[in-house]
Amino acid sequence: MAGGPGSGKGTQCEKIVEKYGYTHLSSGDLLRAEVASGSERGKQLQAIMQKGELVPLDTVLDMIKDAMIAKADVSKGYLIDGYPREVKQGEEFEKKIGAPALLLYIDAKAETMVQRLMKRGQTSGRSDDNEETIKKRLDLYYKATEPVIAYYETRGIVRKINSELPVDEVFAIVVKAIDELK
Ligand SMILES: Nc1nc2c(ncn2[C@@H]2O[C@H](COP(=O)(O)OP(=O)(O)OP(=O)(O)O)[C@@H](O)[C@H]2O)c(=O)[nH]1
Ligand SMILES: Nc1ccn([C@H]2C[C@H](O)[C@@H](COP(=O)(O)OP(=O)(O)O)O2)c(=O)n1
Ligand SMILES: [Mg+2]
Repeated sequence: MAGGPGSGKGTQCEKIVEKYGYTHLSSGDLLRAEVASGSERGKQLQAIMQKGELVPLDTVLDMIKDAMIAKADVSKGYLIDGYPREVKQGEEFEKKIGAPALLLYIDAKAETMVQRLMKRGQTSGRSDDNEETIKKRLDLYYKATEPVIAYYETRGIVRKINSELPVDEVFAIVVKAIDELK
């Protein structure tokens, strides 16, 4: 699943897991867990994320891979949230893990995303939910992540979902896209 910061990826993933029982892996959450552990690597990651930049590709991919392996015997399928963030991340994923079946592209206007993140920032405790970092995350999203969508569009696996709508209406469209796969 791809989409800009604050587009509603986490919100939709939670609902997908509830309905379909897939294993949800959020690359952002995995990185935040490493930061919370207080490890040396976590400290380096924290500095990068605070600046709104992308952490090195191998770091994220290794974390996703380890998390996938840990769940391999019980998983009904994987839902990966917030990855790939740049075309190179997608290419490496395919080399080391495999090709995705579907890319859900959660799309909202920049203005909407900023508004949601500023609101979330009042309670999230996320150090990157502040005006300055949000702006950088958005810029990077348009520069690095939007090309990822074009890359997968050529394979016909992209489903673009308008997330300006209320959560349940967005979810109804998500369900349709997933059920078409079956
Ligand atoms: N109105 C409306 N609000 C939403 C919707 N989806 C999410 N939100 C709100 O927008 C904020 C961001 O949603 P998240 O699901 O955390 O977004 P995300 O894409 O995971 O964001 P990052 O983790 O920053 O990439 C939350 O406070 C949600 O309550 C939606 O479909 N409609
Ligand atoms: N594949 C990834 C995922 C997240 N990151 C970093 C950079 C992101 O701003 C932070 C937080 O990721 P998360 O997906 O939770 O949030 P944003 O979409 O950036 O709002 O982690 C990364 O470098 N590479
Ligand atoms: Mg999220």
